[in-house]
Amino acid sequence: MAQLTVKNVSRKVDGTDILSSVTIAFNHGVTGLIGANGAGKSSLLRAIALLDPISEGDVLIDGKSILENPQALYQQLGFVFQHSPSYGHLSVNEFLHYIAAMKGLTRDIADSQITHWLDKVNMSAFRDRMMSDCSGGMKQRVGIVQALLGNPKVLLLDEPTVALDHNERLAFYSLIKDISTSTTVVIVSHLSDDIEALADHLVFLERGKVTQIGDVQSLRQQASQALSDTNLSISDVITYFMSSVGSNLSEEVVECGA
Ligand SMILES: Nc1ncnc2c1ncn2[C@@H]1O[C@H](COP(=O)(O)OP(=O)(O)OP(=O)(O)O)[C@@H](O)[C@H]1O
Repeated sequence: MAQLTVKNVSRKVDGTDILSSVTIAFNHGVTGLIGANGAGKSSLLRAIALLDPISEGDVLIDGKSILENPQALYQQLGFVFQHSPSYGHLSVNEFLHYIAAMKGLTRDIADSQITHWLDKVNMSAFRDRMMSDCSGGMKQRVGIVQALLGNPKVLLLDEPTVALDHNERLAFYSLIKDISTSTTVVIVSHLSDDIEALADHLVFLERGKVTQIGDVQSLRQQASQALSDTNLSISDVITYFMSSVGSNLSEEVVECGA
């Protein structure tokens, strides 16, 4: 299992702090990034993937800085974006081969992985369909497949289920749970169902800073004690930590899933 470490990462745009000294060690399982609109969740995922420049800090996979070897990043990291890929002039198959080539996969390996993952997301029948003719949900499933090509060590998911119908969402949960036994997964989602189904750990962000961090079970216990209610849903737990002031973090306590 890969260790993803975000170390003192800050991002400033036009003098405004979008991320402030964010330090998190993601060790295993699925971590949900939680925060209000504009808290910096997508910015953090984009910083990890080097899609946006960071002002300070470093991101390490298994102790190696990705800033020092950005090329290796593309083979180690998969990203499911909030907005599904367009590439309307390519078929699903052509688009996925294009991504596989960028990740350095040989044609044969790409072919077998594309077959495998398209089957897992119920898209085998649409392999030759033009991307422009795919529905939003189909494009999102293709977006999931492109992220999984090359069997990344780290998988970043930004609102990955918004266009999925009920059954596809359940299939997605099962797929990600399987993958998370060998892959470090970070998910941003406003849907508490996604967090309930997938997250083992939660990280709360507020105005670009980490305010709370912990495994779901202990955060639920903490909220239950504070609210004297033993039947809290994940949505209640999220509401509690998003509205409670202060932080459970000492300067250095930032391990997630240790
Ligand atoms: N390139 C940019 N230039 C200026 N401001 C930016 C840029 N990218 C992000 N921001 C700002 O940084 C803050 C965090 O944005 P971000 O999209 O990361 O939040 P988020 O937590 O993902 O929000 P949401 O839940 O609405 O998707 C916001 O105030 C946003 O306006």
